[in-house]
Amino acid sequence: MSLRKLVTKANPNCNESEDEDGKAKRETRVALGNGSEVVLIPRFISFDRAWNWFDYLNTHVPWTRPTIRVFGRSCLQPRDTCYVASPGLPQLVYSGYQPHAYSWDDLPPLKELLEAVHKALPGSSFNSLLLNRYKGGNDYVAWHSDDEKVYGSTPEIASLSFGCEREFYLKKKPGKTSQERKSDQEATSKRLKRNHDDQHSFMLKHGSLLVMRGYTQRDWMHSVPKRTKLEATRINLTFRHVLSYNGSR
Ligand SMILES: O=C(O)CCC(=O)C(=O)O
Ligand SMILES: [Fe+2]
Repeated sequence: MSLRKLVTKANPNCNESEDEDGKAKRETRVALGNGSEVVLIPRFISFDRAWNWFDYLNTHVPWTRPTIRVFGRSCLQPRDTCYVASPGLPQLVYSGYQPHAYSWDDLPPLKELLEAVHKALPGSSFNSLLLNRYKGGNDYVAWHSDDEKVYGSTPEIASLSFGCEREFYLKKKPGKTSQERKSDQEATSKRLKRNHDDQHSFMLKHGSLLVMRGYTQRDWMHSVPKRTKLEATRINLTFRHVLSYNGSR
């Protein structure tokens, strides 16, 4: 472990922790306001080890491309998926689709990744994992929030990326209070640009870890948009904590 001190940039919304020589950035922390926060650790897993993980996941995960329902219509989900969960948890249902829950014992090496993520995020206790595979730039995830009831009101979600880097967008949901709604409407009708604090983008590199926490799922949406001309595959793992039936941890 290097003894070089971490220094923090002055911007109060974006603490970019860097080595004191300003080179190897360890993590970027973005305070989204009102109790929402995102943290990005660009090199969570080293390059070579991350490729080993990519190969393992690409070949051993039982990927499926399910039919989901979006705005009342059935369509093929624009990416492959797989779901792993500890036994006895409430079922996950999203976009009218209930994925089969594989057990951690079906893919034992995943426990190693789970342990590494737990170690990096003290206090976390993930018990489920949603895996996505984007086979080129036509595959994407549309704007959404992971605000399913099973995750509770302030879920921490840890997202590991492997393979082709892709952009990850965050945008603030339209205001809920009448004052917020009014200023949103005024901005739209005057064709004003929305506040740039209402949108963020991150490049999710091979081996990176992105963490969303606090009220990020309640107040923000995220997406990984299509990228034409991109052919390489990306695999993403999101670790989540599903609450037990009685709502306790
Ligand atoms: O692929 C990603 O980075 C995000 C995936 C995601 O948002 C999800 O599975 O809910
Ligand atoms: Fe998501």
